[in-house]
Order: sequence, then structure tokens, then C-alpha cells
Amino acid sequence: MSFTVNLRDVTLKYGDADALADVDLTLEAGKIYGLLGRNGAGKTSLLSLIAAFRKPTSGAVLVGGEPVWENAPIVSRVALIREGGDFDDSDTVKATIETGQIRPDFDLDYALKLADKFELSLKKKVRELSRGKRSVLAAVCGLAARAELTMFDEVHLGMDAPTRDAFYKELLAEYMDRQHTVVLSTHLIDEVANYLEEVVIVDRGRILRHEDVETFQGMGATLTGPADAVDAVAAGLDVLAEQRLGATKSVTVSARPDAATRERAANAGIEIGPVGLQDLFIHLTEPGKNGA
Ligand SMILES: Nc1ncnc2c1ncn2[C@@H]1O[C@H](COP(=O)(O)OP(=O)(O)OP(=O)(O)O)[C@@H](O)[C@H]1O
Repeated sequence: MSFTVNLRDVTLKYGDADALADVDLTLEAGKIYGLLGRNGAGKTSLLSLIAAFRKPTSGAVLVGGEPVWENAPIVSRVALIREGGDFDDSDTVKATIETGQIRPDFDLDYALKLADKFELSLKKKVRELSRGKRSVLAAVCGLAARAELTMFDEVHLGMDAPTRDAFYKELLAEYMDRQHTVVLSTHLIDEVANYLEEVVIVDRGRILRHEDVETFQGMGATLTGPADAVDAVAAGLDVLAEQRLGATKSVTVSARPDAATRERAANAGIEIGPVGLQDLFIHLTEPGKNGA
């Protein structure tokens, strides 16, 4: 089993302020989603609703087809792992891992194997862990929960690059093992792009885009080739980003070039590739866009 998620006309207010407004969103079962948004966009609020950490002000949040609020059988199969974990600082790492066994599908052997792989000292108290190791402990508990819906909310924070890479690979291996639903909320967009099937962008409390990664990347393009030729072809196009390495230049444009432009590019020795998710994300969520 793996869970679908449906939000129907969901609003979440903190006091008078809308953190989320009129959100309609469906996440299909068994896919890996990237949840992107600028600071304060509403990502954590959205994940908190799906995990039933919070109740919506209005609207319906369904997980596995059922309302998730106060639904213990469903909630026990949903894991939301937040930055730094929600741990008791005075517990040891081992005791913290063992606490995971309150979940019906928690795999203690796997958790201990991961702890060893990521060099977590079982005897240490949680308060003695570095920020990165604390994130690793959170990731280990999240993976070993073997939940039907697993959501990581910026859990990579503090992890160094090799550790993040090992975490993504482990996440993918666990996903290949049993195709559950995964949501990764992150600001390190290009780093996770290869692992995602669909992207959801939240902007100022609303869903700005929800696309599969290929469609999303196809919304723009990257032109790479001799600098002069790239400049000539890119003139008149909406350039989002550019990079130069010696005589070679690469520019990212916000729309797919038309057939005539593609032909000019090919004749000039320019390669056209998919757009970087991060460049597109920055462009779509620029202040001043989308009614801000
Ligand atoms: N407990 C709270 N009380 C009042 N306002 C809150 C609370 N939590 C979040 N907010 C507000 O709700 C909005 C959405 O916040 P949220 O934490 O969901 O954003 P986010 O996309 O996760 O941000 P970040 O990337 O910075 O973590 C923000 O305006 C934030 O200030």
C-alpha cells in the first residue's frame, strides 16, 4: 500500500494571516515529489497539514482516501521528518532510534544498519550531536519508519555534501524497494532534481505549479555553444541565467525556442538542453510576479 494525498480547498490561518489559501492538490501514490518554495511560502505548513500535525482552518485533507485529522491508523503510516528531528535531547541515539518502534512498520535492523553506515554513535546523547549528525539521525528514523507516505522537510540541513549524496541514494534505494509516496521539501533544488518525478511549487500560500519534472524542464531551455553564436541566438529571448567558460557560453531561457530558432542554433553549433530546475524556480517565484 502507498498513500495518495488530496487537499481540497484548504486554507490554514495563523491568527488572521493566511499561511495557505484555497489549496487544491493531489499527490498520487508511489511517486517522489519535490516541494519547492521560497522562505515563508508555506511548505512546512502544507506538510504539517498532511501529517495531521495541524488542522486546516477550512477544507479537507485526505491521506489514503481518508480524512487524516485524528485518524491514528493512517497517521501511524505517515512520517514527517523535520529539520533536526523532534527528539528528546536527553535520550541516547540508540534510545531515540528504538522509540521509532511505536510505528507499525518501523524496521529496527535497518535503522541500526543505517546508523552504522552514517557513523552515528549509538551511545551519544542527542544533545551531544553536531547539527549535521542530528539531521542524519532524523533521516535514519524517517527511512526506517518504512511509512506509506514519507515527507522530509529540509532534513538535509547541516549535512555535508557527501552525507547528503549518501542520504539521497539511500532514499532512492528504499523507494525502489517498495514504491511508497515521498515528498522532499528542499532549497537545494538542482541537487535533488534527478531523484524527483514531480515538482510542486508553493508561492505565498498557493500552489503555483505542479508538473512532472520533464514537463517542467521543457518549459525553458539551455543553449550552450560558442559565446558569440549563443549571444546572437539568445538576443530577444528572455534570458534567466548565463554562464561563461572560456569561449563557451551557456544561457538559460524561460521559454522553449521555436522551430526557426532551434534551426539557427543547430546551424551555429549550439546545443539545446533542458532548463535547470533552480533557474526556472527563481524565475517563476521572482518578487513582483504572481500578484505580489
Ligand atoms: N506558528 C506560526 N505562527 C504564526 N505564523 C506562522 C507560524 N508558522 C508559520 N507561520 C507563517 O506562515 C507562513 C508560511 O510559513 P512556513 O513555515 O509554512 O513556510 P516555509 O515555506 O516552510 O518557509 P521556509 O522555507 O522559510 O522554512 C509564513 O508567513 C510564516 O511566517
